[in-house]
Amino acid sequence: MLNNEQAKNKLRRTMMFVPGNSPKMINAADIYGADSLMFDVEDSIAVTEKDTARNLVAHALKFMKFQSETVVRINHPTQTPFGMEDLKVILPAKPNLIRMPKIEDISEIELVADEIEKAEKKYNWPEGTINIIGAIESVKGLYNVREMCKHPRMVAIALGAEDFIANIKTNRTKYGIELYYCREQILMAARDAEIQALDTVFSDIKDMDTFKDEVTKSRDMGFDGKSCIHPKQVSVVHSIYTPTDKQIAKAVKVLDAFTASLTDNKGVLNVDGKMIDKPIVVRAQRVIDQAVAAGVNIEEKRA
Ligand SMILES: CC(=O)SCCNC(=O)CCNC(=O)[C@H](O)C(C)(C)COP(=O)(O)OP(=O)(O)OC[C@H]1O[C@@H](n2cnc3c(N)ncnc32)[C@H](O)[C@@H]1OP(=O)(O)O
Ligand SMILES: O=C([O-])CC(=O)C(=O)O
Ligand SMILES: [Mg+2]
Repeated sequence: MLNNEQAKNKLRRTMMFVPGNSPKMINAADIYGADSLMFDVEDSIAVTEKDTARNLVAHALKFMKFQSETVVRINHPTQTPFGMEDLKVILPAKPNLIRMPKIEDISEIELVADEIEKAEKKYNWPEGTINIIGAIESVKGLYNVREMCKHPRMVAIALGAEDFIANIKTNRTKYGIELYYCREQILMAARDAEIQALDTVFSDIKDMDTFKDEVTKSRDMGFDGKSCIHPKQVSVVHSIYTPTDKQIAKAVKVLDAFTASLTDNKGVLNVDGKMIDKPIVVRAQRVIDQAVAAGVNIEEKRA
């Protein structure tokens, strides 16, 4: 179990959606190695299947052991008649995170956080056992994103692009211009609140080239990971999010030079003809942190 601070820093390169009414997909989901599994009882589930899905997901959480972090995407707690019932059934099964779709106002987060707090008290779980990841899927949500990210239960914020694009009355393009402002705003709000930012799903599972391009762009923008809908997307995201040997070797060199310079009280260094100062050192450390989190043995790369 992670406390809230650890939960904000957990590796979340991939969060794979798993439809909550599919015993077959739920059973197999853990073998694909996603950092987080997101069992969905929201938009992939028909209204007539909501009861079945939430009970199936709760049962799986109680009786199966998952290596991946467990997340449940509930229905909206006030805009639908299902969200509060989802919490009633899902919280006792102790997922790591509740994914709140279509968040628009801090009061929605407070409502769900209160239910989580009640469950933690009822079952004598430590505070911070269950945390929240919200998804921005409308302009109203985007305009309130900064405040919502700062709620203490929030450990990550995601973009839900399909709904967002419907809300701004346009279409999804390969080059992503329609999402540029929204992605930037979400990312800045996440960084300001010191929580993680996850990019949205890419729905065309056949078009792996555009998928790779989109993942590379969102990584370069600064996102911490990507929501996925299919197992074959998971390994692609992991490899794009794992620093290359060359990047690791460079980061090690920078950090070693920096450590050596501390004894000389030097602020600025020269490594291979390039100026190295504090921000470069911070970025080198992030490369190493990402590599270590992804399971890379840094000592082997140094040798
Ligand atoms: C806009 C939004 O809200 S997006 C979020 C909601 N959407 C979802 O949750 C959809 C999640 N994804 C899926 O349901 C599926 O991937 C689909 C329906 C898109 C495609 O499914 P399939 O046609 O079965 O794909 P495919 O045949 O390539 O699957 C290969 C294997 O991976 C499994 N698989 C596919 N997707 C998933 C998944 N998301 N989770 C677990 N297993 C999966 C299949 O069961 C199949 O297993 P098998 O080889 O043992 O039979
Ligand atoms: O959160 C996601 O990436 C999927 C989703 O609901 C959307 O795009 O509307
Ligand atoms: Mg959506």
